[in-house]
Amino acid sequence: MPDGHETLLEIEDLSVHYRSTHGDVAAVSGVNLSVRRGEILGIAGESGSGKSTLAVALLRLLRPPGYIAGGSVTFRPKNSPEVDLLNLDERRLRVLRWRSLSYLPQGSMNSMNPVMRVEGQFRDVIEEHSSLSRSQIDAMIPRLLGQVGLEPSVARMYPHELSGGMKQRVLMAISIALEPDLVVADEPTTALDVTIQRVILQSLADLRSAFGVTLVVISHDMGVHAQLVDRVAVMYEGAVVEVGDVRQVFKQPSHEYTRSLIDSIPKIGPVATPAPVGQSEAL
Ligand SMILES: Nc1ncnc2c1ncn2[C@@H]1O[C@H](COP(=O)(O)OP(=O)(O)OP(=O)(O)O)[C@@H](O)[C@H]1O
Repeated sequence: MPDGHETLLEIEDLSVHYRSTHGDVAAVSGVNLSVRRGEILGIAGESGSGKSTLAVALLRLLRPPGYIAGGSVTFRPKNSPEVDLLNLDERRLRVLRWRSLSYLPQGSMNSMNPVMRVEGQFRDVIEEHSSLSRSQIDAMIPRLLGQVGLEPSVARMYPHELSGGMKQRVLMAISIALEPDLVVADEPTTALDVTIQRVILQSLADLRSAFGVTLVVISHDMGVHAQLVDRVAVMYEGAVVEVGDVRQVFKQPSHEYTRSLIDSIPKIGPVATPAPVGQSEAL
């Protein structure tokens, strides 16, 4: 790469529309965006700006009435040739899911199977997408839980015994179980209280340091981006209006809309932007 960064995912001229009785609505319009291997890229923008539509489209999880109106998404997983995700057949896509591409949808905490212990939820995903044996999987679970700051005993618990923050951390541990190249997390801290949000952000930062996983983190909250990401892309009415190093974007936003998002972060005392989460902050 000319700029010294390896591109893991390249979104080119991506447009996504929703069909409606009043005509088609453009939710994503001509988006160009690269995700560099090993980085944490934030996608910011207010509700309705197209963040989730962009995520589900590039992960090939878009459902009708949504459809891809144009563009390409080139993905370069480790140890395999590059693919255009938008043209990949279902069989090859299935091979990539969890092993190369993981997704934590918005509100996923509420979609855990309520009658299955945490260990069962790990087994379900890992057995389906790898050739690991039951005993190999069971041996992995305590280590994966530890990676997100949870005790091994959590494996025997049911979702109703976990707090929202613990559920989110279990899902994060499952998402990296097969060491994917890319994890896309949609609003991973929304609906959690502020102290728990910081724990989740710390766990995400730790996953990147421990596994070198590339993260795309979608959040309407610029405070999340200030604390976690390396670069941030700002979406407005379906378009990416600005992308850059997060410190630079906060210091000198080039778009008025970005400035209004930054100004909407609640300020406590004289501190204008939250401090980044550390590598191994005590929680
Ligand atoms: N199933 C759907 N049918 C029709 N229009 C949709 C559908 N889903 C989303 N949209 C429209 O697409 C646009 C982008 O929505 P999207 O959910 O991607 O935004 P967002 O930035 O992720 O917001 P939020 O965080 O609130 O989900 C909005 O105008 C929305 O109304």
